[in-house]
Amino acid sequence: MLKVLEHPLITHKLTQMRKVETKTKDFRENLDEIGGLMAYEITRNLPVKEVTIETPIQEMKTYELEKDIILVPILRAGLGMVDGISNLIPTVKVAHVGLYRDEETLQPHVYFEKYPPNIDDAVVMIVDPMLATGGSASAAIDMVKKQGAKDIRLVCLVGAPEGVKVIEELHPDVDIYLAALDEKLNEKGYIVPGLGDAGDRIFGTK
Ligand SMILES: O=c1ccn([C@@H]2O[C@H](COP(=O)(O)O)[C@@H](O)[C@H]2O)c(=O)[nH]1
Ligand SMILES: O=P(O)(O)OP(=O)(O)O
Ligand SMILES: [Mg+2]
Repeated sequence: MLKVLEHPLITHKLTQMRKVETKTKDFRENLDEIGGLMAYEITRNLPVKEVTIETPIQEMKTYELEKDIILVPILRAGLGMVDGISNLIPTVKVAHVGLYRDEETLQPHVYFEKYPPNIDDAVVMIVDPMLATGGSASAAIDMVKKQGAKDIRLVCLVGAPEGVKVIEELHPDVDIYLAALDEKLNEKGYIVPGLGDAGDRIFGTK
């Protein structure tokens, strides 16, 4: 399932991020805020369990989140989405998957991975601002599946049709959430019109 979260606030903030003149501080702040806005929608169908509690007035039956929620940012750029999303989810745990994309072959290379326990029974949200060829996201999904993850959602800001197709073909069980679906990839594997290299813009490395 592909869901493009169209909302005027998300679109406005993404427009600020896309502008070439937007500097690191504003880029990060907008990314953080979009993460928070997207979190509301992507958590809409989280499983809940019935619990009995005492209010100051009387006992009542109500609901709490049933499962652990594990955020998996794809380093580096995915780190920019962690605070905005985790601020909204009280019990979130954070795994890390380090991947860089070879500039020539566009193939992803793994350099780090660390997971909390019980990933097999958790709702796993993989986050990366950019879904380009789909190689990085697909590798990250393979990695969490190897750890036993079953309920997996992929949350990106900007996606290319090429990347969406790859995930839909290789991982039809994974729901994809985007803030925008752009036109295409260019010859260097960058999303067009996109916003450039998200990692470099977040961390000021170019
Ligand atoms: O326009 C772009 C395209 C890609 N990135 C970075 O690359 C990976 C995703 O690329 P895949 O080809 O889908 O593996 C992503 O982690 C971004 O960090 C980018 O920043 N901008
Ligand atoms: O996917 P990359 O190579 O652009 O990695 P980073 O997010 O570290 O810029
Ligand atoms: Mg990068």
